[in-house]
Amino acid sequence: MSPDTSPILRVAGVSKTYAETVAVKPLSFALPAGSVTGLLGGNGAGKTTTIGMVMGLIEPTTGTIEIFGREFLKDRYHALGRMNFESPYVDMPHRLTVRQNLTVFGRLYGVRGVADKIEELAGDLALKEFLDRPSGRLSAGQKTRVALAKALINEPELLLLDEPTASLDPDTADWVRAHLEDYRRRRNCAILLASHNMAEVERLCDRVMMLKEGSLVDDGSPAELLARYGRGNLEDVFLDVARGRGNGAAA
Ligand SMILES: Nc1ncnc2c1ncn2[C@@H]1O[C@H](COP(=O)(O)OP(=O)(O)OP(=O)(O)O)[C@@H](O)[C@H]1O
Repeated sequence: MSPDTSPILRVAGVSKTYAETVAVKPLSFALPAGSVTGLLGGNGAGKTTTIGMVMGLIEPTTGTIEIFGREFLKDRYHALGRMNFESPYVDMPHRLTVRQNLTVFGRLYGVRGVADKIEELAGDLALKEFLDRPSGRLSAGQKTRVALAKALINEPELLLLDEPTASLDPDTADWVRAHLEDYRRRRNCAILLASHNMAEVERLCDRVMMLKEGSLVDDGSPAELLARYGRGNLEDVFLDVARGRGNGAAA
């Protein structure tokens, strides 16, 4: 039997218009298993809205989203247990301890052996010292690590990450990136990652989609984008795109 090469996620003509704002213009892309795709763009480019639509939190104005081969908005339950997300904008109940919060999420996702899974994640992500502390009494960096544990609790095959290393110090951020790389390899997971951190995108992503004011203005591997714009790093490519200069598709 030939291996299944159908994409984990297929987004076709998806757009979002709020009352007066076009947040995302019709956007199409697909994520194969084991791929890491970065969403890059300045403030207000439409990254969070795109991730919100794939998560099922924001209803698209047009288009279809297919996850694991089925239309997501018509049949969410087929996909929800096999996907997860991390966003610094989603907080956990403050009075529950980290362990209690992770237990609730583990049960929501139908994880078997939740207590053991939490111990394993606490070891992997260095949460042990504050596992029994109320979640409201954590530093920003500790919260980010707990959010990552929550995102991995059901061993998702599709992982949506919105600024996964925001508020982490460079050492912890590096360590989280290594963890994500390792997880992707082990699970052959597809990852969609929105980030402002160019070094992170360059390191983790095999494909980068550049958004500007809701439009996809360029798309390629980090190496292709560097060559296209004649730049040595993605930060300079980002600035070229943001300022409408250079040799890219948007220029
Ligand atoms: N609930 C909303 N109602 C109206 N407009 C919204 C809403 N959410 C987002 N927008 C608008 O949609 C556009 C895209 O916002 P979005 O949050 O997706 O951008 P982003 O690329 O994630 O930006 P940032 O890097 O600043 O987080 C912006 O112009 C924003 O003001």
